[in-house]
Amino acid sequence: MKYVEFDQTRPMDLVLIGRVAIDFNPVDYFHPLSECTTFKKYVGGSPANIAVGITRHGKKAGFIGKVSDDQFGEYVVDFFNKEGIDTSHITKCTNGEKLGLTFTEILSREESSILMYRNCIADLQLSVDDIDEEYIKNTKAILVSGTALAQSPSREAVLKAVMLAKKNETKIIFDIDYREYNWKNSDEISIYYSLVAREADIIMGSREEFDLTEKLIKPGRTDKESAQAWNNENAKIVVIKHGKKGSTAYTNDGNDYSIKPFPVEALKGFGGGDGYASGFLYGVFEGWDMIECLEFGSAEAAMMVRSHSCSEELPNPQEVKDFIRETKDKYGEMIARV
Ligand SMILES: Nc1ncnc2c1ncn2[C@@H]1O[C@H](COP(=O)(O)OP(=O)(O)O)[C@@H](O)[C@H]1O
Ligand SMILES: O=C(O)C[C@@H](O)[C@H](O)C(=O)COP(=O)(O)O
Repeated sequence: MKYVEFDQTRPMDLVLIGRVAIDFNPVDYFHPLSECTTFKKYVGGSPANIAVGITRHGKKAGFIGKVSDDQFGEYVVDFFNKEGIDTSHITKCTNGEKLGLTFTEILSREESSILMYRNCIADLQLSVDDIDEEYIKNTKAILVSGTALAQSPSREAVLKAVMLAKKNETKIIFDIDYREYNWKNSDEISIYYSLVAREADIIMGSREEFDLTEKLIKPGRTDKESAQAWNNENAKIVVIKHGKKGSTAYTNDGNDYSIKPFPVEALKGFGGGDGYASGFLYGVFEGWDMIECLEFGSAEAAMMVRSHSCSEELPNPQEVKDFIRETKDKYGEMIARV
């Protein structure tokens, strides 16, 4: 069933807007970051990871972003080019701004965290001049990653992209993506997140991220109340994630669908959301039933929390299908179904 009607005449499937950065994940994990001496470098940044994931599912993705004018900026653009992601709208900073660096700490399979170095950050230098209406007219959907709303001029660039998407009937996907390090106060979070959420066709986030969005609207909502409120705006689909407790999709026909996480031996607690978004949105683009979209996203998320990276190990559709089949063979057909 198609919950979102995409214009199939458009050459691009998804243009993602936000940060591309670099993850440094410890090779000598299960130690405090201060004791780690060896790291593996990966392309990172939530929207960048999703761009990789959706491209590996055969979709045509483009990216609107700002990178540093140095070897790290070249590294991430080269990686995107090798993945087949369109990089024609990724531009270099001209005042020495630097690519975001994320050092991750994997203390145990249950405890991990991310330490983001984002001073003088390149991605938040995205400006309204970087937003091209023709590029937005020629994609079925844009994906806005919430952190891009944290500061100007990126904030206004994102809002321009949302306005141009509405003007040209390009669908809007809002991955709320809260990263505390970038925000001055919670009022600004609620102001800007809710501005985009009101226009979005699909909203994905954790309960905490919906609470932050709804702070100045109506705090303390239940999942169902949140979903109904956003379904009453423009959202055809609202996905609320609860980490290891699973996730639920609420559709604007009043139905809801829940999925549990796939059992897996996790290596780290991060990376699940980007895998989830990649698999879930692939199903939505394919017009699958909601529970199939959720199962695919939940499976891909599980595959990513057991992986060392959040980008390089993103799977293709067959690998996700194999993982689902192997897990169901081992635990039973209904393993993830609620
Ligand atoms: N330990 C885990 N085992 C299996 N799946 C997991 C695990 N942790 C997270 N996931 C999956 O990843 C999804 C997204 O994780 P979550 O922490 O909610 O988002 P984010 O990674 O964006 O913060 C969850 O809904 C779940 O499906
Ligand atoms: O989002 C970032 O800038 C860091 C990511 O690259 C990192 O891999 C991560 O935290 C993944 O986010 P999640 O999938 O939402 O857990």
